Amino acid sequence: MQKLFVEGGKPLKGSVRIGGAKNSAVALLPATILADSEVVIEGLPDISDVETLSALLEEIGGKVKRNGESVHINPAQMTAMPLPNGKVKKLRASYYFMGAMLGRFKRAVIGLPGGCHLGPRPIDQHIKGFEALGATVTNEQGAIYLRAEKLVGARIYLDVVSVGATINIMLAAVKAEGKTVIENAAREPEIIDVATLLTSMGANIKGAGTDVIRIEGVEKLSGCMHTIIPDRIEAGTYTIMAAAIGEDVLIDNVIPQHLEPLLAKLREMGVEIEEGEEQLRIRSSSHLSAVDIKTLVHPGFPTDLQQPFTSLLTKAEGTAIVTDTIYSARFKHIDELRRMSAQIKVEGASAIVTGPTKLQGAKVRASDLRAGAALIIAGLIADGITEITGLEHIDRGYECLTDKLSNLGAVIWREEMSEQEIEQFQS
Ligand SMILES: CC(=O)N[C@H]1[C@@H](OP(=O)(O)OP(=O)(O)OC[C@H]2O[C@@H](n3ccc(=O)[nH]c3=O)[C@H](O)[C@@H]2O)O[C@H](CO)[C@@H](O)[C@@H]1O
Ligand SMILES: C=C(OP(=O)(O)O)C(=O)O
Repeated sequence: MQKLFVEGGKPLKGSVRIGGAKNSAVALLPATILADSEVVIEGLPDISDVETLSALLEEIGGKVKRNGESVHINPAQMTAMPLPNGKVKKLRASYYFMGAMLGRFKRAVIGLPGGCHLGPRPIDQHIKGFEALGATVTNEQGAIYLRAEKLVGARIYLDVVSVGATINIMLAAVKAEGKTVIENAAREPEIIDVATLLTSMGANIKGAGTDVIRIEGVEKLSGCMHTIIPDRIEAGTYTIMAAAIGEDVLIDNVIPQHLEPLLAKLREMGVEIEEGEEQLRIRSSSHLSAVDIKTLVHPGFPTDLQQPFTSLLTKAEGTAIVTDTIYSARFKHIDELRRMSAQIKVEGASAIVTGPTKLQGAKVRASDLRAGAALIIAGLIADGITEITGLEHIDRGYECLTDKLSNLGAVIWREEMSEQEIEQFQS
């Protein structure tokens, strides 16, 4: 087990290349279950969520071969092997095995998913969708059992806009008989990416990226080649780092339109941003103004960037209100930022940040993936050295983070934890 050290105050300069989108990757891999021959996905990020999902695909009989950024998955020999325990509990996205296995085998047993603890993460809308398509769904001792004689297309209205439910229902519906309509669907770029893969496999999907998705079921889905979209949250994280302490940073392999709500807020704060076709150039400003943010469903400000953005706000002049309407308890990073001298209080679903404050390096713990990103940003701007534990969360979603930041001029390194430290960490 390792910990991370960041020595603050070193300006970032140079360029950083963004990897494939984690939140696409974690759905694309389970989607391959639906094909009858090899699927090749190009550009998958080198993160532990991808490793875990690849291992789960192997557990059910898939052949997975990784050649650098390209992953070959042969699903031909997969079976409806029950996955009630084990790796499925390590991440949230294992729930996509429900939709994909139900779509292919008409049955699945999947343990309730893990993932970041952001408050309750119900899956009632996923289940509502599976049931509408004809499945019987039961929860038996912490695992979800799904069975169907056959799946028949249906009209499904989502009571809450959910990325996970939208994708899971698409996965279950692409091979159902007849037409499925998902209303009040989520519109995230990752949903379009999954629909693009499924379409290349032979599915008939219209409207992905809007709030009504229409799917005409097909009998057979085949192998294909797909290139994943760049990770807008990784890109957003480096953009915020550059806004916090960047002399001149080029973010490469990004779709700037995916980051509009973030870029608009950064410009309001006084950050200089140039947008290219696939690049962003960021220069920080010595004076940043406080701005309020409210996370919303896409295309609003993404909840995944709320935590990193909060660290930046400690540098801004004035009072900022950060409200998370998607996960109202996504504030575990705040106590840790306070340890670093940030002036932040949490009231209900909002954090109120008063700045500017000169952060001080401290020993802190990442409670979840984006909390980890928030603490690294805090460490980059703080005086002295920040020591961060809980790297297993960060490694779920940021590839080669220390290398990428070192290349930009940050002083950042990892060290093994002693046995005593591991004991303390786990107690
Ligand atoms: C809309 C939104 O911003 N979604 C984000 C959310 O997706 P994630 O897939 O985690 O969450 P969903 O989009 O599925 O859920 C959005 C909201 O709906 C609720 N919900 C969801 C499913 C369900 O069956 N019942 C239910 O009540 C959730 O608790 C949450 O409050 O976190 C991901 C990882 O952090 C981000 O990549 C997504 O962009
Ligand atoms: C919370 C996240 O991941 P997950 O939903 O996979 O836990 C995230 O990507 O910010």
